[in-house]
Amino acid sequence: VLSNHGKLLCVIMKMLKGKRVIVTGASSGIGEQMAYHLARMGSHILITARTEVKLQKVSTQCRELGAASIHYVSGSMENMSPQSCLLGGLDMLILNHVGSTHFGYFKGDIEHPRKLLEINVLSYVAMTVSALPMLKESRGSVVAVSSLAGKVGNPFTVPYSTTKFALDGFFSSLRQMLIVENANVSITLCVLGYINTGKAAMKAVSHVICNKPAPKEECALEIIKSGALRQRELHYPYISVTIPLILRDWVPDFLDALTRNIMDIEKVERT
Ligand SMILES: NC(=O)C1=CN([C@@H]2O[C@H](COP(=O)(O)OP(=O)(O)OC[C@H]3O[C@@H](n4cnc5c(N)ncnc54)[C@H](OP(=O)(O)O)[C@@H]3O)[C@@H](O)[C@H]2O)C=CC1
Ligand SMILES: C[C@H](CCC(=O)NCC(=O)O)[C@H]1CC[C@H]2[C@@H]3C(=O)C[C@@H]4C[C@H](O)CC[C@]4(C)[C@H]3CC[C@]12C
Repeated sequence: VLSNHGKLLCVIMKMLKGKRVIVTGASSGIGEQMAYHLARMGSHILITARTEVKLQKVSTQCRELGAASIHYVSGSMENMSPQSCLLGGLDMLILNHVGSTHFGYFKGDIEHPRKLLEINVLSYVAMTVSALPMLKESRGSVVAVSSLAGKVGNPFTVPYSTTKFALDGFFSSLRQMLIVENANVSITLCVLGYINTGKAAMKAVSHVICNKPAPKEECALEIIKSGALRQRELHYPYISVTIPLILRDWVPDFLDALTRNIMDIEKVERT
């Protein structure tokens, strides 16, 4: 007898079987896991990233897991032509890639936020604009992967937060524009907390952030589910994302104090 969770998963799998899905930033981390979930669901998948050898390995694994088809486009999103990814129709666009950033105080290097805006924001806008005609035809979905850092300021992720806040501005406004246009395309903004991707960069911050990171596999599945169910936002992990959002709006001074407690600031200053 299936649990309600199991029944929902079956429904999601049927919704995505045979669907055409693009996942950006899928050579590692959360994006890689999303590709594997979609493969198990029997989707037609296109994945992007810069590192071709990693994309080839993920593609092989997706084929073995049951993808209806799998293709990849390698290259940096700073200068990727969206058209190279958009062939033959689209049902879901999952924008997930992210540029490297430093976890620490912002010291005024303006070139870093400039580059990060290109990678984390303007390429999301360009991909969305190019995909919209196909998504309007298929009544599809756009899923933008963001962060708690894109809803609540953080002292150690200033450039990164700048880009994630921008995603909220663009996709929340685009959602309203599509509603006014009666265009049946859903926009899902995924607000994520700390996720365990096992990368060196994540380990570099683990000694500073007090809470335990959530599993990338579950995170990836929740992102896919939120897009398939056409949710406006996903908050994952639910508690560690929703509580700071409530505090931000109702008790901002307490949130400031909390930030001091959930991050070992002295340790950051030494990184
Ligand atoms: N991990 C976490 O704790 C959290 C993550 N998130 C968000 O989740 C998403 C995925 O993060 P995560 O899995 O941790 O990241 P990873 O660093 O593990 O993966 C990032 C992906 O983006 C690709 N990428 C990086 N730079 C570029 C570029 N210039 N052009 C094209 N592709 C690029 C990488 O591949 P390649 O290097 O081969 O190009 C890789 O596939 C991001 O949007 C991130 O902001 C949000 C909150 C918390
Ligand atoms: C420091 C991480 C980025 C490392 C990086 O550049 N990786 C790419 C590479 O190495 O090539 C940050 C990536 C995600 C951040 C976390 C996040 O977004 C959720 C929380 C937001 C909150 O405001 C601060 C704590 C976070 C856990 C935040 C910490 C920094 C990242 C792990």
